[in-house]
Amino acid sequence: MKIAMANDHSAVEMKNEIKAYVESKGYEVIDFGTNSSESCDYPAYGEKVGRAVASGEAKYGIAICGTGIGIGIAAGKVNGVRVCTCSEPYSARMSRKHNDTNVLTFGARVIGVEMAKMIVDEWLDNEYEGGRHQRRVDMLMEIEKNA
Ligand SMILES: O=C(CO)[C@H](O)[C@H](O)COP(=O)(O)O
Repeated sequence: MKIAMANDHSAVEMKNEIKAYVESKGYEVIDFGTNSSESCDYPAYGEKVGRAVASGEAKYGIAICGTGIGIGIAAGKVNGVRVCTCSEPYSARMSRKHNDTNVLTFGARVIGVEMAKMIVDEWLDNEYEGGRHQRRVDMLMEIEKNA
């Protein structure tokens, strides 16, 4: 299964650690950069991840900036993307089970690598439950259609 990853300048080291971790779990990572610590603009990187997921090039996306917020807003602007920005594992887990999120973001200036790995584990290792949640996810996607 393919996972799209991207980050801004604040998160190169974190991206490399998490990329290696995700690969060690058996996923193939499509790395959209940046791989430079030179200042860059997170919307471009969030958009790359969002488009890769929406097009089916990747099943899921993981995007990292300083807070995880800006890059998450950017990814979520792409139709079909449901983003969770997490600083702890419980929300990551529930976002898969209830919200069928397909892009995870977090902040390299907010959490450490070990917490990020725990978040990634909960997010990747849990399945969407469907059932009553499908009606709500459908409602989310209707908002997008009418935006
Ligand atoms: O967290 C972010 C967006 O939500 C960015 O990583 C942050 O705004 C970049 O800041 P700076 O240019 O000062 O390094």
